Amino acid sequence: MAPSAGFTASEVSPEPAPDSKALLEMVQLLVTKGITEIPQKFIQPERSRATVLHPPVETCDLAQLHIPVIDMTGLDGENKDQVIADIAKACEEWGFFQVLNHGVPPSLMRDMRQLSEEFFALSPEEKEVNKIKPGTSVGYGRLFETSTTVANWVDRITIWSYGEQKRTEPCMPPKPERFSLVVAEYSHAVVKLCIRLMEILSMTLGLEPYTLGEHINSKTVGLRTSFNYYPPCPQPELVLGIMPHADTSFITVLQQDKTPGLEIEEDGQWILVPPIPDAFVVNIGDLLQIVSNGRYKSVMHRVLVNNTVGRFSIPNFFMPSKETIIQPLKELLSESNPPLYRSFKFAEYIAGFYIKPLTGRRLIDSFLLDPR
Ligand SMILES: O=C(O)CCC(=O)C(=O)O
Ligand SMILES: [Fe+2]
Repeated sequence: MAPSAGFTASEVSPEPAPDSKALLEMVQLLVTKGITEIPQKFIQPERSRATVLHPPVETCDLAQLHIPVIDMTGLDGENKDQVIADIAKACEEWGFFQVLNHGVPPSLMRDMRQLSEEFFALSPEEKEVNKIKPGTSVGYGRLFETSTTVANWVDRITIWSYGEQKRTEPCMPPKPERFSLVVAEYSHAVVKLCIRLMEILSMTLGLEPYTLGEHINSKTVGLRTSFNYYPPCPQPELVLGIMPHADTSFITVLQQDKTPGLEIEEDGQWILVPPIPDAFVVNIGDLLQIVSNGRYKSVMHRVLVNNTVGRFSIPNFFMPSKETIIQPLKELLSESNPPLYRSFKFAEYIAGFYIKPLTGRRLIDSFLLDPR
């Protein structure tokens, strides 16, 4: 199992930062060389491969959707209670839902998508200006991988787009020139959405709207934004874009493009999260699973690729500061619902990746009070 993808990789990469040889193996470069057979290190063992690949462009039939779609305008109308109940159900049963009319302007989302394309169209030298530096948690390069894991078919740049770490280690690429301006506008809008979702999620738990925001201290939160690019793959059935993982965030707000690829695990089955224009995919991260004392699930997900169309996605990981204490909300605990997880500083969670990065066990389970 791969480490989870929120803070994770760059913040806590258990291996030294990638060297120039690793950068030569960026997927995009392999594809440009016109390879027809993929290098061994990308080949998944048979048991991990997908049995069904999605056609590169899927028309999304809303009636067929499994994962709930929430129109957030409903939160301002007379159906508010029903919408809140729908979100609660989505968090309990799926750990994933999609939101429409979420307040982030579609034109800004399109600008970010365009920015990704422009970044990945730069020459290797221009992209490498921002390669991950030893001891830092952000930049361009291969993440989530050690010499013993199978490599993911994805290229990625991760930045701090909001909060204290944006000021101390922003890692904004100098090109495209408008990068930091667009990211600043987008991250403000996404953080605003996350803070609103905190209020809504507090209500779905039967609590006062400010409860979750207070617990993770909204004033010190940060946002990590990744730009993922999954180039077309000559042998898509042998690889994964990203291996199964759960996110270390509080919540993740993901912008995917029109090419399907994201799947979530439900009762041992992999279920597609179909692309919906202008929607965000919201998923519960490990930290909210802990804070909700296991009521809301941080669900495993993975990404498939195809052989004709590149896929871009932009996950935004909503994070507390390293000093924030994470623990099950006391308001939710009772004799019949005792705490499942111990209390810890978020910094300790991150450090877990350095100690036993790839034991095959989920990091979240090591914070159980009664480990199974
Ligand atoms: O590309 C996607 O749709 C999902 C990416 C993801 O799960 C991650 O970066 O953590
Ligand atoms: Fe993820």
